[in-house]
Amino acid sequence: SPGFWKLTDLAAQRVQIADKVAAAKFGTPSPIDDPVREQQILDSVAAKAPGLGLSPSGVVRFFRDQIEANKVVQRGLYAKWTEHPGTRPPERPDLGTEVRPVIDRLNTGLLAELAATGDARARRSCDVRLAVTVRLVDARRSLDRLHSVALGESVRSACTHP
Ligand SMILES: O=C(O)C(=O)C[C@]1(C(=O)O)C=C[C@@H](O)C=C1
Repeated sequence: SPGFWKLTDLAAQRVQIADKVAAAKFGTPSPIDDPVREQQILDSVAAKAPGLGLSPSGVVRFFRDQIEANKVVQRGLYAKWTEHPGTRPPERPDLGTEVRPVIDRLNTGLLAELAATGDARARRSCDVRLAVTVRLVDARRSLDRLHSVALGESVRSACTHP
């Protein structure tokens, strides 16, 4: 469904960049969970919501799921890298200068797509259309099981109909 493609593809990019987040933190004292950064993201998107015709609470719920999905991938990669040291990333990207700016850009895009799809997300057809789009994006991006599960979880509250 073309209507949900961009939203879903941005969510897929966001779970894929979790690889770089995990690579930046693995083997350092920085924990996967950064509640301060999370709150900054949630405050920022909540503040922008009304201007885009979106409810702050719905936007916060959506981004909580984005962040939780990102952590699912990070934890999965930590487990893999711990068990199979040969699969550890050779480089450690810098979180602040290389990774978070990309996440910021994805967050901005996701917010714009939430606004663009507001009507479609309120329809009863949303669940089916979104599920189909998730499968298509999943295939197009050749997501593995870990990222595929995370993508599904990341968009679980995107539909707003009762
Ligand atoms: O920026 C980080 O440190 C991340 O791990 C990414 C992210 C996110 O999805 O935005 C996920 C977990 C952290 O608690 C904070 C933010």
